[in-house]
Amino acid sequence: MLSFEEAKARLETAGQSHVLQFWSELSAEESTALLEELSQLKPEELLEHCLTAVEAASRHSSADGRLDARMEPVPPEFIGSVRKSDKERLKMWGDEGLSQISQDRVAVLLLAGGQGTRLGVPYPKGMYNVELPSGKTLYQIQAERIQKVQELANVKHGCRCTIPWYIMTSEFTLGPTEKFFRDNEYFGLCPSNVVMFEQRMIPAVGFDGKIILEKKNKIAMAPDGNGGLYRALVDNKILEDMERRGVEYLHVYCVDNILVKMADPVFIGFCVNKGADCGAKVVDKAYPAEPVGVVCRVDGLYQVIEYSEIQPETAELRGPGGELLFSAGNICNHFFTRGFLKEVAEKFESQLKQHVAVKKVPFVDGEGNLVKPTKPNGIKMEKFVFDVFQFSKKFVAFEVLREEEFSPLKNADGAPLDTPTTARRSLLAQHYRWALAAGGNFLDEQDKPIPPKHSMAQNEDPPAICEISPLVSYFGEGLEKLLKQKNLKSPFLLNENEAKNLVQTT
Ligand SMILES: CC(=O)N[C@H]1[C@@H](OP(=O)(O)OP(=O)(O)OC[C@H]2O[C@@H](n3ccc(=O)[nH]c3=O)[C@H](O)[C@@H]2O)O[C@H](CO)[C@@H](O)[C@@H]1O
Repeated sequence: MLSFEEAKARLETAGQSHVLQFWSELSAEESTALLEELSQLKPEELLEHCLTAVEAASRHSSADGRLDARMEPVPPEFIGSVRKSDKERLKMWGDEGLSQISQDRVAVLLLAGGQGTRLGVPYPKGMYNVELPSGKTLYQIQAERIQKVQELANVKHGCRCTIPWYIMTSEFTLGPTEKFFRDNEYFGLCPSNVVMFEQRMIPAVGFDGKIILEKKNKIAMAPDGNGGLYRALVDNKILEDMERRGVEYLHVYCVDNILVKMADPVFIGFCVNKGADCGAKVVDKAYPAEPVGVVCRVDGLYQVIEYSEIQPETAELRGPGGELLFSAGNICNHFFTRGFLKEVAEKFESQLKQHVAVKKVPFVDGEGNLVKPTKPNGIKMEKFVFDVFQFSKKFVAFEVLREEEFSPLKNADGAPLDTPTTARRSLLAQHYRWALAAGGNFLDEQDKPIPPKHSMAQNEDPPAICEISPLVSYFGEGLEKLLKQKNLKSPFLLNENEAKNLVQTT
């Protein structure tokens, strides 16, 4: 840890002496905490960070940095599609994916370092319970999908394979996430195959280039964006861990999509089959202002233009048939080969763009009073996970069906979209469709048949409640033998025990 004199000298070099303005008022414990925090920051990097932040923020508010004029859609031949592919092709990709999984060559990596401010809960988003009949949290659903897809590969290939689960956390999320997994016995996974690691935090900067103090002895720090992944992979020797385990392919995803298909064999198989080093799942954008990034090309290179950085006029552009021109909505599900990640970590990480977010950052004023600003006062800098696409030698996009694969939890209930209610509804609607397709008949509480409904509006609840445990079915497979011509009383919860009962009554 630094001494006071060393900290003072460092801060002077970086033009940040104000950080010690309350030093004489701090207790021994508080001053130690501040020195510990300052020990993590290198003076040259700090100076550069503050200068870059101010410069990037002024560029951000002008039109200079915009890429809209140089954007072009991804050519159709570079987009694989679930919708446009026949069953045989999808099966071929799925088989390829399962074969890779069976050889322990596939891992998943969860980006879980975000603060989930929009959802407004004080704990990590993965711990959120959207009030499914089972009461499962997002983390539990994800863990069970990993188990199931491992089992599918084991049964098909007669093996005992493992899909390691890497979880990138931040200072905000590591402690509670670790505890949650321990308390829940890793949801049945082997703890040695769940690897948590931490991304870096960086200071928030005021418009005057000074880092912001959120307490008398604490700098306002925020995670360095989900593109902090690439530095975190190096800091925590994750690529070495992957190599040791023989992992070649990685499925990277964000925490809040209740429909995420963990290590999706079809997506993995598609990317492997195309010889891709980098890939992204996309859905057709629902409406121009939908808050999803768009996968496109800029100067011939693949890129995602984030929803916060595209101009509304560009988002609204339409093709000859009236369809959105930039329709490839990013759902934050990416494929990378380990080789590609190694190259990025070694050669390209420092070239990743710094994105600017101008935010309201609570701070202490000159008298030491905590102030909650009413208008933005601070610059947060973030790297984005998809900014490495431009370095790919073979990039592919894979279009999937929204109703099967994308329903993110971003906002608290009360907001029109992407809430606990919409997430729960999407999952229950999917499971209802699976049960109908498997030949099940739903009954209400008085044992009266509920007429089946084969198509539903997006904001419509299914007529019967049906939840299927991922431990029973990963993507609707294997349900016919359990549900065909069975009367299922709503609410119907198909867990492993219920599945055993159903097998016995067949
Ligand atoms: C930068 C990015 O990927 N943006 C995508 C993200 O937007 P969106 O704005 O929703 O991104 P979030 O802020 O929710 O972050 C996405 C994921 O990254 C994680 N995270 C975030 C910040 C951080 O420092 N560390 C970290 O691990 C979050 O925990 C989350 O799992 O999801 C949308 C789909 O739902 C996509 O259309 C957006 O293009």
